[in-house]
Amino acid sequence: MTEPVLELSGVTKDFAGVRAVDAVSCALAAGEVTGFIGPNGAGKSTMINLASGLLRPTQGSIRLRGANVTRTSMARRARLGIRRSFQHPHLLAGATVDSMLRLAASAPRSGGIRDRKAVADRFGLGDRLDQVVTDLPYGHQKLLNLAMLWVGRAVVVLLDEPYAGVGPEHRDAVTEAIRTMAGDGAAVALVEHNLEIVSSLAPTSVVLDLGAVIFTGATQDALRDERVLTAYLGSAEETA
Ligand SMILES: Nc1ncnc2c1ncn2[C@@H]1O[C@H](COP(=O)(O)OP(=O)(O)OP(=O)(O)O)[C@@H](O)[C@H]1O
Repeated sequence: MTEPVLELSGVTKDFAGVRAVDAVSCALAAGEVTGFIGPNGAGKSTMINLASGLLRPTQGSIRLRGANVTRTSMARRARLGIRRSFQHPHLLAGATVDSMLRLAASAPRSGGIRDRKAVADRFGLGDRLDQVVTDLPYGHQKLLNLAMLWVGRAVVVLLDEPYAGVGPEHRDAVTEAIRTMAGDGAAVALVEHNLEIVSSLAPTSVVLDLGAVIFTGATQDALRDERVLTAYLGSAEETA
């Protein structure tokens, strides 16, 4: 891996009696998509919440290009270029695509902003700038969510199930958007249940089970790893 941009070291998160994330260490590199996979309840969303600053870890540290951001707020991390999407897009009712992009570009960012029209064109929204966001098909709302991350020049992009709820007609555009972000140098974390999608986008993956990392390495190898198969299916032998 090239020099990591974002590094989690021994990160643990406890919620009253539940260890959602258990001593996770992993790294994201510039220009690469890293898959985060694992069965339901494995800790993937909590990991994104910790990396983005929505939650603070119980233990462990998070570094952005070597600087400790473990206790840094989500707003400050966003200014530093750590941007995230949620499973459901956070859009303002009544706003247009262009006004949402303007809003996303207006917050102070260390890396400056991209041209809104150019971003909209790259994310399949070029002819929808004046459309009210709540009138958009859900797939376009998710694409707008990604475009809003990108217009502010994200350094790290944390994507929590960007394909969830997206119909087949918009899936290729989501894939293209993710490739664009990594191709332009972002370190991308992709939480996704569809393993075919993960293996097409992410050369390496981190597999979580019950909050702990059970595999880190080539995504193709993860799909053949006995511990991973057991975590998903209960018994590796069933898949033989
Ligand atoms: N705010 C919370 N309070 C208590 N427990 C929580 C909280 N958030 C998550 N958990 C628990 O932490 C564990 C990990 O949850 P998380 O949502 O991170 O998993 P996930 O891998 O994203 O699951 P899914 O694929 O179903 O979205 C689960 O047992 C969940 O119930």
